Amino acid sequence: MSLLALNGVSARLGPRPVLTDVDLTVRAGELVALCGPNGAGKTSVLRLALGLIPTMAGEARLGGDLVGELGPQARALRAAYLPQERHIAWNMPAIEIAALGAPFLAGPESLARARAALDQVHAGDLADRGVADMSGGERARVLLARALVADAPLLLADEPVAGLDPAAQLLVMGRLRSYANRGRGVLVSLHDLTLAARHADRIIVLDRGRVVADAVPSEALSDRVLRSVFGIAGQWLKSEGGPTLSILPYCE
Ligand SMILES: Nc1ncnc2c1ncn2[C@@H]1O[C@H](COP(=O)(O)OP(=O)(O)OP(=O)(O)O)[C@@H](O)[C@H]1O
Repeated sequence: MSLLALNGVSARLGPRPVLTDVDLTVRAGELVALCGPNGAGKTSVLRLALGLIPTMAGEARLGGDLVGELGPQARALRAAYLPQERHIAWNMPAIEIAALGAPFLAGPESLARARAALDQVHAGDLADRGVADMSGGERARVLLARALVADAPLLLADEPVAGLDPAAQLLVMGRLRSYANRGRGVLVSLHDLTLAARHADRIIVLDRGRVVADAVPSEALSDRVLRSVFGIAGQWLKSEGGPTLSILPYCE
């Protein structure tokens, strides 16, 4: 059974169609990257998967059930969400923010899990600091910890590496990889195609609300897709860790 399945899904935001006939699945053990230019519909896919945007056609299933028929708590138990927006209204200590990921656990247990998750993203030393007094990258790691604390079968992460330094980007991708390796599923939107190519089992490419590729990285990011969707050229290089994508400027 898929942790997430969108079948022929279309959606609108206001007057604008944002997704058209989207098919997509995420299974246990998979790290799937969602790539596409600005405005392609990546955030809309993640929000629709959580029932935050209604489907106009097709169906969205979370853990086998129609998402629209699940209450908020049932959705939260099936999927954790790391939104692109990193605003936190209250200046609470990082450990308390991270613990919010597991409101269903007793206080000491959720704090213990929060501490472990902060350690996992190398933010243990930030545990007692207010999140408003942190850099953007530090806060991003605290919010990732909050999503990891939920330990849901599926993790939906929207641009989790934006604004992070290179080592932190690799750390975050490594954590997402481990999460999937523990039999969970991860759907992560990424602009960095090289990172997506290196870490994802599959890449789904969206263009103007439609899926134009869904395959292993070297097939999904073909010359044609790189040029026609992203307006760039790339070269797949052989390396010890498998094929590596090198992005080149594309001149017509
Ligand atoms: N609240 C809204 N009302 C109307 N249209 C919206 C709204 N939010 C987003 N859109 C439009 O929906 C389309 C898809 O947006 P979405 O945020 O899903 O794209 P994205 O691929 O995540 O983009 P980015 O890479 O820039 O974050 C865009 O054309 C955008 O202008």
